[in-house]
Amino acid sequence: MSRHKLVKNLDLDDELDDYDGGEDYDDDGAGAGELNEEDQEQMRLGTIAVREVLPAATTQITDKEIQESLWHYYYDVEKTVAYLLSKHTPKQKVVKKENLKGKGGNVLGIRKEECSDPFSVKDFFKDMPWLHTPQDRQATFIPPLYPRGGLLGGSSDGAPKMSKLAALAASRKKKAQEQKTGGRTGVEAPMAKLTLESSKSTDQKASLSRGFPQRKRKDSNPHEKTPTPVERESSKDESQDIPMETPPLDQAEPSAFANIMFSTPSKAFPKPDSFFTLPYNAKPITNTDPFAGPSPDDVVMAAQSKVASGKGGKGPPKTNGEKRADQIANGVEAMKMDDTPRAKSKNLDVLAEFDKSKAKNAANFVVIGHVDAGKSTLMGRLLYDLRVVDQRTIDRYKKEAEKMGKSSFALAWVLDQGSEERARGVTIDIATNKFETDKTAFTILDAPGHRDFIPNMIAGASQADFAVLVIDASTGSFESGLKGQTKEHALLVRSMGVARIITAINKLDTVSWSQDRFTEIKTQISSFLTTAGFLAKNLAFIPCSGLNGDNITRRSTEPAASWYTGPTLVEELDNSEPVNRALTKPLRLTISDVFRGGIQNPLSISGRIEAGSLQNGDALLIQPSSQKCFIKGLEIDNEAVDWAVAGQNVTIHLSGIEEQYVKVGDVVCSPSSPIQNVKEIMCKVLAFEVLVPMSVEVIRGRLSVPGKIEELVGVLDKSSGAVIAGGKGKKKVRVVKPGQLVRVKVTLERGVPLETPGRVVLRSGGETVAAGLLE
Ligand SMILES: Nc1nc2c(ncn2[C@@H]2O[C@H](COP(=O)(O)OP(=O)(O)OP(=O)(O)O)[C@@H](O)[C@H]2O)c(=O)[nH]1
Repeated sequence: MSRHKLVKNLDLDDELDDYDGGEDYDDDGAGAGELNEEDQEQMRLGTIAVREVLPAATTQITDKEIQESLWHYYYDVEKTVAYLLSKHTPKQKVVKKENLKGKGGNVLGIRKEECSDPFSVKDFFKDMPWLHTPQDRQATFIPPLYPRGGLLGGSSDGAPKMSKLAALAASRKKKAQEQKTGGRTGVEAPMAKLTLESSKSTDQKASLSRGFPQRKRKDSNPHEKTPTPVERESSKDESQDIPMETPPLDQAEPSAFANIMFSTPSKAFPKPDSFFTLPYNAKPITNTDPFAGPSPDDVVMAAQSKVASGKGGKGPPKTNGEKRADQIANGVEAMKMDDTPRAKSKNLDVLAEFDKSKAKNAANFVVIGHVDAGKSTLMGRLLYDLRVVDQRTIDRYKKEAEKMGKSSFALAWVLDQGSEERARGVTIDIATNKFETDKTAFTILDAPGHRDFIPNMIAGASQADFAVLVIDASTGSFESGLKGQTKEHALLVRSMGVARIITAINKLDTVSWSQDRFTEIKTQISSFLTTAGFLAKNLAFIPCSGLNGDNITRRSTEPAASWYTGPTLVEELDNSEPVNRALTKPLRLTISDVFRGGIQNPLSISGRIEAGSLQNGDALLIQPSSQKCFIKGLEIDNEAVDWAVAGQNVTIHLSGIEEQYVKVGDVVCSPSSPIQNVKEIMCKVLAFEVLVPMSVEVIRGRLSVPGKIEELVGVLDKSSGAVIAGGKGKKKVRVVKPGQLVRVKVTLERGVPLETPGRVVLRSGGETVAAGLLE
């Protein structure tokens, strides 16, 4: 196989095994040691062809060098010769064009012995007509008599040609001005007359002379000294030499607009307020410098930044304008925090209350699997059989689904509520539903199976205690699902910390409840899951049919299914061990929804408390905006409560914060133990795809931020976690194979709230490339 075919049929795994970050051919003859027969033959013929073309004077070129060049240029004789000539030819010779193409000559058609520099642009274009204009026909450049210019693109250094009349007028005007201003010329004098505030500093005057008003920008250096009123006073004398006189007759008065813009008190020109008052302005316009203080934008920005930082560090002495901004900022802050009534805190001992409540074990599970495996139907059936959804609703869904020609989706509609989801027959976003058994209050997180919606699936998985993996047992579907999202989902949930997985081998009605099919699927899936890091004791397999309700809440009555005597899906769910709650850890809740515009509660959020507890009246901090707010009210399952603890899904009504500071994916914490915003993370991830330093999207629950894998710090042993490649003082890891465990350094485009032991997923180009733990 030729080298080119080799590239096409590259076996990535083998290549990666051999990869050492260096060159891909060895020292003795351009990889000759690795050449197959075809390549060897090409190399032999190429060497002969090159030798034929090379002139006799180039005997110093060795076969090895020729072969290296041939290898480099993929056996292109022309390029090889061109390269060798350029390398070995003395520079002073004349170049002559000759078509050597076809004979394996230089691509430029230049013969070796005459070539001074085969790639010299000068030589190459030497015989071109435009460089060979005879001396007698060559033009002489005569510069224009007057500088070009004028309205259409005149340069700043030359004035446009004036008519005689204009020149006369200009010279008269100049004379008159020189008399009045004691010799000032150009634009300075008229501008000086417009600058009636004579107390400007020299710099300010310079600025005004260019026609730009002085305005303090918000992003200017805060330590830059702003002229204080005292300084302005002291600079007054300096500018007193500017005459404040009636403008000469040939000069226009400054307009009212100019007066306002440049605050130009003119003796001859009345103050604007003396002749008009703007209807919307109760106070007439005064003639102070409109740019002396901060602009309204600056005031608002200053107020916001002050509120955002929540502190007023000591800086350079403040100008009056800045003090005014501060006052407004204080006002804004006071308004922000005080305008909404706060719920009174009952100062409860929440953990004691939780113990007293003897609340049922609460568990969230995510339903995963390839698209159309029957996830929504299965969960719809479960909710229907447990009477969480009533018969009327199901009948309505049936009718509506029939109208759309999708009658088989009626049960799936219990979860797929969106109109697009129903029209397309696919789940798009996580659907949350609840049901209870005697022991446990469950929350179902029905994840989309379609690969386009993996980020939503990740968001669901990040809140789950365990997973239900649904597999379509029908002929061909299991196999295609395995290549599709079945494995990807399973790997994702494992890397997100889910340790227990119940596999529902679904649609067994389509294969006549074949026990062999069940066993075949069970064997394959359990071997895959154990390699993915699930312990065998945390795996369970249920043969079922979501559509017919077999082995979901009741045992199957199908005679063909009598071989199965194990638990139903709900029984298996109930077997789950109570999940340990991080009750005593600092409060952490990732916002999964934001609700705006309620009359009583204009801003509410919901999410699962990952750690800690909270109660009405508590102060909260939202990251990354670093905004403080208060809990105005709490709800669990649409019922008002006084407190909530880790593991519970809660709705929080907020006060004292504007909605722009609260977004899905933000983290709610306590101001006393805040989560930090970080711009760089180190994480231990399992590679799903080939990893190199590359751009990635970092996802944690609903939080998503662009970033870059800066460094593949080291490859780790999967069982011991020991570094097996890379690391300090060792050769850098440049590429990581799928399936390898690797420590990576990732930089983020902006600061986001991430901390250990959080779990992250890295995606690139719509694919999940890695997932793992923050370190
Ligand atoms: N025969 C049979 N068909 C089923 C069964 N469960 C689901 N289906 C059908 O499979 C199709 C897909 O079902 P869904 O529940 O929408 O599948 P899904 O996995 O939720 O799909 P996504 O959420 O879009 O990934 C529908 O037509 C269902 O009626 C089953 O047990 N037996």
